Amino acid sequence: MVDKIFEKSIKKQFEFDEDVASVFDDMLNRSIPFYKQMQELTINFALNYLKEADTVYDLGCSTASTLIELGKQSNVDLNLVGIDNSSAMLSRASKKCKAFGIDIKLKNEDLLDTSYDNAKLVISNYTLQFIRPLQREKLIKKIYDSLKDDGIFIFSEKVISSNKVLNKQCIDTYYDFKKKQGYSEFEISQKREALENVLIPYTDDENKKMILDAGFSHCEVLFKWVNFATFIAIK
Ligand SMILES: C[S@@+](CC[C@H](N)C(=O)[O-])C[C@H]1O[C@@H](n2cnc3c(N)ncnc32)[C@H](O)[C@@H]1O
Ligand SMILES: O=C(O)C(=O)C[C@]1(C(=O)O)C=C[C@@H](O)C=C1
Repeated sequence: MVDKIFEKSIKKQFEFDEDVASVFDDMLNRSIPFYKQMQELTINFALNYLKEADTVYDLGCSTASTLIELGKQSNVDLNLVGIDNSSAMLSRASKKCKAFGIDIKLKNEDLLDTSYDNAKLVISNYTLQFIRPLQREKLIKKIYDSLKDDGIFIFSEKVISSNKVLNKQCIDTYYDFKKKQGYSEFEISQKREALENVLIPYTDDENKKMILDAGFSHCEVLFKWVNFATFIAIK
């Protein structure tokens, strides 16, 4: 279904409710530049590290499109676990898993409360940005602890620049991208307001620092388009 959520006047903050879930795949494809390519990279790099029976978590799995694609492309059997606290997203995820015949354990839990362990790989694309900063640092530590000694963490985030002029240019470039995807100025400004204080982006350096502070030995950017970046971290 086509994302028309912000065509009408919206008074509430952005949330992953039934309305958003019903158009979510279209929303992501039109709101995150190179979303499909970023997902492909996530999977390609994931496959470099995965062996038979490894456990993979997708934190904030939404409709499970990344885990389904990973399951389709893997030549070995994996223990795939998707965690999200939106029932609306998970009910779609569950239907998609059945339709594609991919076995994924879907857990309706808050990332901050649930525990994960023995993970070879943790993926979290465009989800950490929705976790409050203090909690975010704790969550990264928890992810670090949940990974095996040679574990990998791949995550993507909307990012900001610490240079104010460049930051404004990045935001303007992003809004031009959204207009080309068919969103009106009204929709763009409504969504910006709804996301205020809900989506809290860090700079590339802040993301890397948070990762290294948690104990990871290495972190770098795998892919970046203006204000959207994919990182890989090695335990
Ligand atoms: C932008 S979406 C993620 C997109 C998805 N990773 C993908 O690539 O298709 C963010 C997801 O994180 C989930 N989420 C946000 N905060 C959460 C929390 N505290 N616990 C569990 N899930 C959370 C939302 O319900 C939403 O489905
Ligand atoms: O539309 C925007 O302004 C966005 O920031 C895109 C974004 C994201 O980066 O997560 C915001 C909310 C939705 O989850 C989908 C995409």
